[in-house]
Amino acid sequence: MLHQQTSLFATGAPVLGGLDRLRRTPLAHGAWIDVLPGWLSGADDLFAELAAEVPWREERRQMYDNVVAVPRLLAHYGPGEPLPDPVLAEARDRLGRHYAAELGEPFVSAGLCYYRDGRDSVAWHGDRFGRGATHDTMVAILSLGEPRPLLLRPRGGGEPARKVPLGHGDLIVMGGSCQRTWDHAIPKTRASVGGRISVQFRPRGVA
Ligand SMILES: O=C(O)CCC(=O)C(=O)O
Ligand SMILES: [Fe+2]
Repeated sequence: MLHQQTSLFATGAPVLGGLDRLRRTPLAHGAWIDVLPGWLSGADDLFAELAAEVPWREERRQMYDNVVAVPRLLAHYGPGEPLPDPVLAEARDRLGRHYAAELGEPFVSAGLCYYRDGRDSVAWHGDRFGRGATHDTMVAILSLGEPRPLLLRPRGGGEPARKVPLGHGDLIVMGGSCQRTWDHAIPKTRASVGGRISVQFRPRGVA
């Protein structure tokens, strides 16, 4: 057994830890976040594999008269679509089991975002294209690669933004009313940072 584990680590197989160390922080208006640093370890090869092999595409958005490229690369895996690495399916399923009672449904989709350097970012938004606009739900994010902070602020103002540092292998789950009463963002940075890949697991109809 010990020998097997040693060789697993030697080949760089990623390993998910338990979810019992998740810590919840209640936010205003019925929102909360659960955070677990270092959920996935041994993920260096996984990061390299995802960066190289996922069919990344540029996000383009209509802004007034122009179509502009949103500065990050995306890939989306809908319900039933195989994920690019088995450990991501394991992560999704473990999260589903952990939150089964509270969420009442499984996580079924995975959105991947690749922030190539500090110029890539996502502006303030909530995941409100789907049911998150009207219902309490959860969005779970596994962060890989270079550390970048996730900022959160209440939509109605009245509170300073919160800054959650997300490093290699860290997990954050946004829950309760977070998508409709709070916004989140990954800000640009002038610091010279390498790539970061965010994997977001969502239930059916949340986008
Ligand atoms: O990069 C992240 O972890 C956040 C991504 C995000 O908020 C989104 O794609 O909706
Ligand atoms: Fe989001």
